[in-house]
Formats: sequence, structure tokens, C-alpha cells
Amino acid sequence: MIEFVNVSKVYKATGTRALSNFNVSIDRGEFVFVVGPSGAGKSTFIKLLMREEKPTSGEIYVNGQNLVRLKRRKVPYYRRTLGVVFQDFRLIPTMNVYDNVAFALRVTNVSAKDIRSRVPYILGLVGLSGKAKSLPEHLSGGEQQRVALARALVNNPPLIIADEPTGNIDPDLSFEIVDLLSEINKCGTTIVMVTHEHNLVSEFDHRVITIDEGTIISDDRNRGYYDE
Ligand SMILES: Nc1ncnc2c1ncn2[C@@H]1O[C@H](COP(=O)(O)OP(=O)(O)OP(=O)(O)O)[C@@H](O)[C@H]1O
Repeated sequence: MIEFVNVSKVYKATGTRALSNFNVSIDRGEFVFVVGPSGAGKSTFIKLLMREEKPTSGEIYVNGQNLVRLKRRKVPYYRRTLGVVFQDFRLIPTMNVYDNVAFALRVTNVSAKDIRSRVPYILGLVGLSGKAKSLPEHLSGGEQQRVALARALVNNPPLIIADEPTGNIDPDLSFEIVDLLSEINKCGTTIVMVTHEHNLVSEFDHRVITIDEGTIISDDRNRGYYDE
């Protein structure tokens, strides 16, 4: 599903080498934590996956597409195949929970009938059926992140990318979010999650890729924790 072959990324403006000869292969249906110290290259890895950045050299394949050769006009279509969750939720503040989730479907020509059935189903899945009419500012951090997750899931993407999704919420709620992601993963969705929280990582039995100074320094396919 995801293949990085000898990928290097140098940011031109500063000459910073963020990734060097980076090779990784992630299969369909895997749950992968990506950990490592600040500045290691985790966000760069995510930006390359989302095709926000292009590598300086190497090849990247996601869902059978070569991201290096992907034409600029095709990038928005590629992004629609991804479900993305960020640390800062990125909800639309003027829209209620229902509309924040429905919006992700409305921009992709899904019929009104399908939206009416799909949005309540997804809100139920993340435990927010009772909050459909609430505005984001009236929700807790954990609830806002569940709305963001619902929005990422509603298009049924084969891949979810979560960049520090628990960075702004309490430890108990962080566990719940990863638990929810794990349930989604059991249904076949591939999950790539960047995190700083090694306590959280050690609670779950998922593959752990540790990046440092732009390269993978360990890849624990069974279970893992890392020391910073
Ligand atoms: N747009 C950019 N222009 C120049 N240098 C950048 C840019 N983005 C990141 N870098 C540099 O690339 C390196 C890797 O950064 P990256 O953001 O990928 O690390 P990270 O592991 O996500 O860190 P953190 O955990 O602090 O978010 C760092 O040295 C950073 O300063």
C-alpha cells in the first residue's frame, strides 16, 4: 500500500536534509506508529505521503500511484483517497458536528440521500450521535478529535494518516482515540499515526517505526516502545 524507495528530502530554502535514503514498506491493513524525537523527519514523511511535498530523490508509491509522477491537477483526487487527522482538529468553527462531517461528502458529489444515511452512521461509530447539532467550540478536545476522525472516515478511505492526533487531548481520551483507530483498523483500514507519546504506543500491539535524523533506526513489527 505504501512504498518509499531510497527517498531523500532536502528543503531547498535552508538546505536541511530531513530524510535520507528512507526505505519503508507498509502493507494494506497494517497499523503503524511513527515515533522519534523532534526534528527527526516525521512530519516530512507525512507531507510526502500526502503529496504536500515531493522528494528530492527516490520513489513513493501509495495505493498503486507513483506520487513523484502524479500530475499537479490529479493531486486533489489523490488526497480524497486519504483520511487525514491533525493535532489541531481543523474543524470548521461555524458548522455544527453534522455539517463538518457532511461537508467532506458534499465536496465529492455524494448524493443527498447517501449523506443522510452515512453521516449519522459515522457519528454513531465515533460515539457522537447526541452531539450532531453542537458547534465545535461547545465540545471537549476529545470530542472535537472524534469529529475530525468521523470526517476522515466518512469517505471510507483505505488509508488514514494521523499526525499527532492526541497531541491536544488528555491521556485518557488519547487512549480512546487510538482504541477507536484500532477498531477501524480491524475492519481493514490502513493506519499511519505519528506520535510523541511512547506510553500510548506501548499500550497497543502495533508496528512501531522509529525515525531519527531522517532515517529509520528501528522497525518493530511486533510490539515496541522507544526511549527518547
Ligand atoms: N518547510 C521546511 N523548510 C525547511 N526546513 C524544514 C521544513 N520543514 C521541516 N524542516 C526541517 O526538516 C527537519 C525535519 O523536520 P520535521 O518537521 O519533518 O520533523 P518532525 O520529526 O516532524 O519534528 P516534530 O516532532 O518537532 O514535529 C528539521 O530539521 C526541520 O527543521
